[in-house]
Amino acid sequence: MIPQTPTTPLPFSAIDAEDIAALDDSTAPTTPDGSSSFSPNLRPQDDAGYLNVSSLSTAIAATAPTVRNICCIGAGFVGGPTAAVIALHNPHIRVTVVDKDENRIRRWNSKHPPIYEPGLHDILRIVRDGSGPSATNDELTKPGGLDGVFPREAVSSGNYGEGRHARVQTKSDVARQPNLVFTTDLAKCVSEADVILIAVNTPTKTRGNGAGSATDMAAFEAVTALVARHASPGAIIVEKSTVPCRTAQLVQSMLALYRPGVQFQVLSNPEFLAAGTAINDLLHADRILIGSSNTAAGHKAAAALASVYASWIPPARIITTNLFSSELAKLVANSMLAQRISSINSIAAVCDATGADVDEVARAVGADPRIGGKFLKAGIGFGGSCLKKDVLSLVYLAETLVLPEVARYWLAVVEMNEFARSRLVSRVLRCLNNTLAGKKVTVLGFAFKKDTNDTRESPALDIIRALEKEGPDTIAVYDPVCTPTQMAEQIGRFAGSHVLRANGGPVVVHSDVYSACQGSDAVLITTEFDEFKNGPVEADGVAGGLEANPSQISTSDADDHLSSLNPVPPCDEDCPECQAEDSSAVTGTDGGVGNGADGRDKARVDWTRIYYDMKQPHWILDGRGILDIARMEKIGFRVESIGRPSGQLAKSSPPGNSWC
Ligand SMILES: NC(=O)c1ccc[n+]([C@@H]2O[C@H](COP(=O)([O-])OP(=O)(O)OC[C@H]3O[C@@H](n4cnc5c(N)ncnc54)[C@H](O)[C@@H]3O)[C@@H](O)[C@H]2O)c1
Ligand SMILES: O=c1ccn([C@@H]2O[C@H](COP(=O)(O)OP(=O)(O)O[C@H]3O[C@H](CO)[C@@H](O)[C@H](O)[C@H]3O)[C@@H](O)[C@H]2O)c(=O)[nH]1
Repeated sequence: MIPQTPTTPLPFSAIDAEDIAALDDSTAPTTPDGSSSFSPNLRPQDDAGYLNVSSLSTAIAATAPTVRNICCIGAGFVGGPTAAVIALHNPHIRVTVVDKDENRIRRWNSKHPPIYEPGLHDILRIVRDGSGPSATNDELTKPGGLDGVFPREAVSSGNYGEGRHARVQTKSDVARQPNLVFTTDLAKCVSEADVILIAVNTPTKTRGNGAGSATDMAAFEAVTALVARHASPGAIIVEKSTVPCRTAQLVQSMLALYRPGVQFQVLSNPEFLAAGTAINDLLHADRILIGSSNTAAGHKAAAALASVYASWIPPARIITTNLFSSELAKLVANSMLAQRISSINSIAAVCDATGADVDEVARAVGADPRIGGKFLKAGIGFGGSCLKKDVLSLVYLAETLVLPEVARYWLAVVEMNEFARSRLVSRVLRCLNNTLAGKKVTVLGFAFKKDTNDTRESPALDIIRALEKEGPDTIAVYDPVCTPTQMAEQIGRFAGSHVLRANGGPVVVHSDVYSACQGSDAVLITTEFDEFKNGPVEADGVAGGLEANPSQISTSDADDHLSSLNPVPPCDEDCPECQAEDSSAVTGTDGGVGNGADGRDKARVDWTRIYYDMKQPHWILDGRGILDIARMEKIGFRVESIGRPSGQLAKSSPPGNSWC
């Protein structure tokens, strides 16, 4: 896929030094020698006058009291969890999350939050609903209770120390007031805020100039205009969304247009959380990146924002840079993560053709500390709303800067990812004699990665689409977190509603893994959920290089455990989520409402049971490399796994006869 060559440059790329000089210097970038020019190089934080750790601490001490009210625009995967954790650690700050989507806001205000993240439910309960004074802290500090991080005393005071190392078991006599609010009233929320976080979606453009690679700034621009209209003078406006390098200039220009003469500060504070580990990533962030203008006012604004994070993040982990370095660093971070995955997937293809084992290669290569072992798990490639779009944004940036070699280099990362996805379907066809007619294929895993219900750019969707074209009798889909309703809606939207069984198509979504696999000719693993593994339990999340999820926060019976919390607001009688829970008849499903609860049962599937209910010769295609192949073969399965040579087809084919 080659993105369209832009006919006009990025809005922010053609601005020359004169334009920059004309800008309010609160957003003009400054090079180390102090001259203004386009210089998106990430510099050491204490170089060129940026805040070093000790001056940051001093600045924080001087400015911290000023932040009393934060408005976060965008109640999505980033806005909701980020606001919840900020509120948790800053009980003195009122945090309001605003979104134009009334349905999302209604759900955030109910017992059915619109996103699933381990640990989110309990934090939400504390900050949104508040707690009474009387309960002991035992349940909060027991292993599995809110990650063992929060003593009751801390929950009341907001003083959590430095994460998991600061634990005191106490009994509290102080009530915790709610300080997180969800609303659709943007004007009010913005006008009352000292700090405004913009966390709206910035997807890839789908049409017009730059379609397929440029960032679609429509939502960000619309929100910026509203912020410019309603923000109080002196407010700090923060780019939380991932945006193209030099977006801060756009923000500043809009502020100048709508509110001439009024002083605002613009900061870049990109988010690095990953889906499925969002709460852990926020609680134990390895870095907080804050880009500001290199002026006294810019530094003061950066220190004010840093003070919010310093409630739980050690100052040494707060990195300050210029605005454009911060914006660019986010794109580069995601591009380099994607690059690692594509690199190892290219090697998986070589392994298939040679008989080498990609996990062994990854382990050997990753043992070099200069390379490291993370993000080297081969499989069907990266999904999700971020990696692909951010690589493409970098590609577009390079094109607009007339750097075609750079653009081609990064584009290859996305092309390799598409190759990785397509290989699994080719392998299914090889196993099933190149025809799916009259057959049932089961897809295990619909989310783009484990422990999330986020399905954006999910490899499973592409695979379902490709399988459907082969005319199978049935494509059964199961996910431990996504509900059947959600899966049917997504599949209908992206593959066409005709593919659903209710409309005569082959796709049936299941809430039960065993019914999904019953009578199947081939079972495909498309998401790396621990539930699907069969190796030693202690290896979950570590074997093969995928990151462990240390935020395995068991929240079963959370309301009982967190017994002093105020009650959850009751749902309206016509609450659609309550109705869905009560109903077992969901169009296009086998019934049930899925598994999306925070306290889900993470028991592993019983592969022996699946074996006896499947059709011979019991094909399993492991697209995520999570199965212990020898154990599966002992049960009797025939296993194929990308880049791992123990599969049946490999045994019967000479090296060099690659799968696809
Ligand atoms: N999802 C992640 O894991 C992740 C991680 C780091 C950074 N990011 C970046 O953060 C940003 C947000 O991502 P997300 O996944 O939370 O997106 P999302 O789609 O889940 O949420 C965005 C929200 O913004 C709202 N919105 C859009 N226009 C609005 C308007 N005019 N007024 C009010 N609300 C509006 C939408 O209704 C939606 O609820 C993106 O730039 C993304 O690249 C995402
Ligand atoms: O070794 C690996 C690691 C991941 N994946 C896949 O890659 C995708 C992305 O995984 P991950 O990066 O963990 O999740 P995201 O939520 O997309 O998080 C990325 O994108 C976010 C949004 O910008 C950033 O904030 C995070 O730092 C960055 O990791 C998923 O489909 C994974 O299954 C692999 O195939 N192999």
